Amino acid sequence: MTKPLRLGIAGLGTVGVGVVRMLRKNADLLKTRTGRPLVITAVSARSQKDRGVSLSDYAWEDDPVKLATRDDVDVFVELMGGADGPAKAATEAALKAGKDVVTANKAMLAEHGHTLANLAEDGGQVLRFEAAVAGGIPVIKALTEGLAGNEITRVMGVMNGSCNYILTRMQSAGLTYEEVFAEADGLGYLEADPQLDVGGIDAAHKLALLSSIAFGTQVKFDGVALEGIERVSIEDIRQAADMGYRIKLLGVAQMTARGLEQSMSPCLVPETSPLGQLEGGTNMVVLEGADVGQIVLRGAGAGEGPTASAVLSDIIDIARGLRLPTFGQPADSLKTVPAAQSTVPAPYYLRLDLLDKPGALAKVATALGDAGVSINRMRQYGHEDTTAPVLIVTHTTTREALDVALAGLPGTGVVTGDPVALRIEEV
Ligand SMILES: NC(=O)C1=CN([C@@H]2O[C@H](COP(=O)(O)OP(=O)(O)OC[C@H]3O[C@@H](n4cnc5c(N)ncnc54)[C@H](O)[C@@H]3O)[C@@H](O)[C@H]2O)C=CC1
Ligand SMILES: N[C@@H](CC=O)C(=O)O
Ligand code: NA
Repeated sequence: MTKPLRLGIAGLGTVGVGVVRMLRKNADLLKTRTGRPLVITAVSARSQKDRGVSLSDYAWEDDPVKLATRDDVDVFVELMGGADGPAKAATEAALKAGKDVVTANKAMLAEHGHTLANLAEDGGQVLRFEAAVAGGIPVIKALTEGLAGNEITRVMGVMNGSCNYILTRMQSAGLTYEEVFAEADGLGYLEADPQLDVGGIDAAHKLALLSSIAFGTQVKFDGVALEGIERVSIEDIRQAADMGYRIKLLGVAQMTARGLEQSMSPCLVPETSPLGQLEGGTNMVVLEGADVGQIVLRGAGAGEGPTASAVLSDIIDIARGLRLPTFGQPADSLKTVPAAQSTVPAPYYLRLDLLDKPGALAKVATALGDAGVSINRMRQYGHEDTTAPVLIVTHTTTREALDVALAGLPGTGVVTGDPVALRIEEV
């Protein structure tokens, strides 16, 4: 029997505890599949509170950096979270000390992935992150291994379980945002800072990581055109449903002659499409390759079991001796490309609050028309004191033209507040 692979785990929250449980539960199976025992030697967390799993067999370290550099640790498993701070310090320390690293930390990789991948590869270490994108769905493996022979043309999907849970539960159970938010928290879906979820940032981190592998580019998180779900109201969800659509926080990335287009924003998708039917904390990633065509991956994107499953898949690769570069090709071969705004034309859903006075609708129609945005449907559907909400669906237009139209609305003198503008994706 080959010698054991010794693991040091920092972070014993939802994911860390899940990894400990799975390693214990599946110890025999893992040994058979990898040909060597996978053993935890040391752990670290903020406190030594009871986590419902016995940790007495493992050494305890208060300091994750110390854990990461222990002589009896071969693989440092980073499950603390946070783009900087102890997660980054301990990951760097581990790589410098010659340890391989497995992490679920998309925030850290979206900000520092290129530097960390270079650090790992310069020293002959591996840095793997299957759990960081779409939790239990093996999407990193799909891109770096299964589809490695293809030119990837587009990456798309719903990559934040909390947002999908919130949007679908609000609709199906008629619950308020606050009630559903508390449920998502109870299921272990939310980030320590939930603004990362509802602000779309977490999903944008994931999209940026997928883009890097798909298009051979350095991770460019600040190139993602980003919008969260905070402004999506139950009213928008109902209006979209009336028209046969669902609202999803949708990511799309593609490479064009103008640069890398990445967007993460709430969009309307047909309710009968695979994306439209995606319920709860489930994720869906759609990968398009020039030769393979379209691949659709669907599964749990968050939670203890699914995320731990992905962490284990990386540990297993290391135990088996599979040493792939972090982003599917050597880090020093990843290109830098400019970020570009999508020019793909699409119809848009607009909701505006309009002063309820004669000629108001005509003024809005003129402002949109002046920007070259043509109206397909328009309806005033309610009343609140002196204002009334108005729903507009445009004909196909570009984001650029729409932005000009939106900028012209305050000048009409009849629009109050900021309009909601959502792209309609006929996926
Ligand atoms: N919860 C989920 O479903 C998913 C989480 N992730 C990622 O996995 C990572 C962990 O997430 P969760 O387990 O949900 O977080 P959590 O908040 O439940 O647990 C974090 C753990 O890290 C420990 N920790 C934090 N700072 C520390 C420090 N300075 N020193 C030592 N320990 C420290 C905490 O004590 C806690 O045990 C994050 O990067 C997250 O983005 C990725 C996919 C899914
Ligand atoms: N907060 C994230 C957890 C997984 O990455 C989500 O809700 O998807
Ligand atoms: Na994954």
